[in-house]
Amino acid sequence: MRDGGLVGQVKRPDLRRADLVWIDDLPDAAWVMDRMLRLVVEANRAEFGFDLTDFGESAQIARYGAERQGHFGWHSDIGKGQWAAKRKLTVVIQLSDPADYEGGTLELQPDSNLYTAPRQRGFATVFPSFVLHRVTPVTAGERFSLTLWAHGPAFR
Ligand SMILES: O=C(O)CCC(=O)C(=O)O
Ligand SMILES: [Fe+2]
Repeated sequence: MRDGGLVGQVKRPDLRRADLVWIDDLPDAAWVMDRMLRLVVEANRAEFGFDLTDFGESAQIARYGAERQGHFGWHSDIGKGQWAAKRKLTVVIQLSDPADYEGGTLELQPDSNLYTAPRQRGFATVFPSFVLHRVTPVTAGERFSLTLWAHGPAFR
């Protein structure tokens, strides 16, 4: 796994501490992409109605470990990079059994309320990529997540 940087930004280890691997580098993971794509399309149809045109960005597996209080501070997924500028929806799948870690809570702030993503393994949280979100520090064990972005023409 590589140390996590940020798309289109200078690396800021204080903002994000996680190890990353891209799913395209893993053998036999095509079915995972397949299922995620179907999920995003369905969620978009039901909830968002965004203009989605492609899924060219490789999905990312992150590991947040207690040994260095793995976390990701408040951020939006939209940035200046070639891909980050076109992100429309973010999908985060919980890969870990909730019993395997403490902390590591995915929180979202789409309005004045704070939303906490359910922790159960396999749960998918889908949100507009501009929504502020964070992962609180993991204080025990380790948490794995899988993140995919759907792209389209930039918001305007
Ligand atoms: O690991 C998570 O729950 C969130 C990951 C994330 O926000 C990102 O990769 O942009
Ligand atoms: Fe994010």
